Amino acid sequence: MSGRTTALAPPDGAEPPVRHPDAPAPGEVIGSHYEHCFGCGGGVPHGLHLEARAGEGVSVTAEFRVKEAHQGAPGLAHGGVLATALDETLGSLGWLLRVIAVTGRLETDYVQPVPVGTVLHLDAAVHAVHGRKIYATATGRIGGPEGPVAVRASAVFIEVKIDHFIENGRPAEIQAALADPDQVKVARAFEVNP
Ligand SMILES: CCCCCCCCCCCCCCCC(=O)SCCNC(=O)CCNC(=O)[C@H](O)C(C)(C)COP(=O)(O)OP(=O)(O)OC[C@H]1O[C@@H](n2cnc3c(N)ncnc32)[C@H](O)[C@@H]1OP(=O)(O)O
Repeated sequence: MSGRTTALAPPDGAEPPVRHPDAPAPGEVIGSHYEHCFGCGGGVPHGLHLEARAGEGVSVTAEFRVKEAHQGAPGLAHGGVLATALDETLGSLGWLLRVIAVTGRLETDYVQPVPVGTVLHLDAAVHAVHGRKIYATATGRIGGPEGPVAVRASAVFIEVKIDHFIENGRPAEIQAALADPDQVKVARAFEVNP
């Protein structure tokens, strides 16, 4: 038994993902999608500051150094923080498809405890797309990119339009984001079919 729910398995008729022609080249750093994002933003002191790089096909790699502020048990990373690292890495796959997508479902397996000070080596890939649904998995390893698996996740992301944020976000932050040319540039880069 795999332990996966059917909702995480691509349905019949799902297609392989297609890397967008304007996707960042393999090895290229994928910038933060929002300065104040807890996962990737540079403006969040206790954030994860996760920096993802484009991989081959529709895949990415990323690194996250676990800090004191990320503890759950003494000296160990909080499981929710590790889920965030997986979620953020999965979220950056949107840059390769050039779509804006949000997490619909995220299932996380915790395989080994992750001590403070550890660098978590993450990789993620999209396996299938069905309509607005994007099926992807991610893995976090310790001791190096080929080290033992500490955490892994399966996810379904759902494609949304920019209106998703404009209609649901707190007005103060939305207005500030819309007034920031760099933020608008990021949003436009994703929205290929506005
Ligand atoms: C100005 C500002 C610019 C900003 C520019 C920044 C852009 C870059 C931002 C990137 C950010 C990334 C950051 C990290 C990733 C997060 O952490 S994202 C944050 C966490 N996620 C959320 O907040 C999402 C909350 N949920 C929702 O808003 C809604 O439930 C959703 C996911 C949009 C779906 O609602 P909906 O659009 O009404 O979808 P709906 O029509 O019901 O369903 C569509 C399909 O999806 C399936 N589906 C829906 N929900 C689920 C689910 N939970 N599980 C499985 N399948 C589902 C449905 O079954 C349906 O399938 P089909 O019938 O087509 O086969």
